Amino acid sequence: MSDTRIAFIGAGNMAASLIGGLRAQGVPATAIRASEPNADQRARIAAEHGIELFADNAAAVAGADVVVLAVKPQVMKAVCQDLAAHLSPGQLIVSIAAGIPCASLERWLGQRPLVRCMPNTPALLRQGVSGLFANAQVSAAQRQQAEQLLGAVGLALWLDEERLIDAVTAVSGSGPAYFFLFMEAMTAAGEKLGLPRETASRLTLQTALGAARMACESDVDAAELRRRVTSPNGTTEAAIKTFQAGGFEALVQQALDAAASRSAELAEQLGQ
Ligand SMILES: NC(=O)C1=CN([C@@H]2O[C@H](COP(=O)(O)OP(=O)(O)OC[C@H]3O[C@@H](n4cnc5c(N)ncnc54)[C@H](OP(=O)(O)O)[C@@H]3O)[C@@H](O)[C@H]2O)C=CC1
Ligand SMILES: O=C(O)[C@@H]1CCC=N1
Repeated sequence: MSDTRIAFIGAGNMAASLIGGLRAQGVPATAIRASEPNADQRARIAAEHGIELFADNAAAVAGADVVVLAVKPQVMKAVCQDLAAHLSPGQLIVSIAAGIPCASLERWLGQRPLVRCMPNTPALLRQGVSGLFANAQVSAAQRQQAEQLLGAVGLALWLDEERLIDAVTAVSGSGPAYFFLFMEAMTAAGEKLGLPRETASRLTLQTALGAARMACESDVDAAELRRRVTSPNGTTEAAIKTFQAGGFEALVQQALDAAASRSAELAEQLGQ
């Protein structure tokens, strides 16, 4: 990975997480560059990660092996159409945009090796997870390059069907926000029960970390771990019954359906 030259187009939240994760994994600053229209953001990313930033997308991609498209879906068409003439045939294009299908990217950029993927922000701590889909132009070596790029910042899982990216977006792309929302709600509830805010927050965050680690590291599944906390007629049972009476599982399904539908809708709205 350290000799692969990577150019990010757009240096916002998700690109910063990926760049931070790559740097933490030992990828040299000289192997990463990025373009970004906002001068303050350019200065911030340069100071944080030591990489070179450009105001001009064409300057950023010159000489790169992998070009990561990390702009909002709403500007992707214009960015691609401007960039197409500045790309070389051997470059691997990796798009992280929600909703934008390979067919649209191919229309805007021309036929090229293209990986569409959906990472998530814990990439910053090298604890991310991504779903990846490759078009037919991607060589075995480029597949490996993409896997190394996303694998450097977490788990990288290949998908056989592009349509599954909508589901990945709903589960893990947006997923960190669901857990943050739950943490916010638990902290607020703890405070209402009389705990100082700082104590409620620390109890919540350490519990989230401990539970996530147990779920990842244990040889039994989450349902069994939950049963082990839930004493018959005890306090956990009282809470879980309250969640379920409020339709918790159905609500989670509805929320993820909404995220997946929004991903498909973005393709309809912005993919032409
Ligand atoms: N945030 C997340 O958790 C995840 C995001 N994604 C995807 O990543 C992409 C980026 O999202 P996110 O990082 O959240 O968004 P941000 O808005 O934080 O980042 C996008 C960056 O692109 C810059 N930009 C705007 N126009 C251009 C241009 N013409 N050329 C180059 N850069 C430009 C923006 O600058 P300015 O602010 O000045 O407009 C901004 O800094 C999206 O497509 C999103 O779907 C995927 C997975 C997770
Ligand atoms: O909310 C979004 O649209 C992006 C994609 C996944 C996470 N953030």
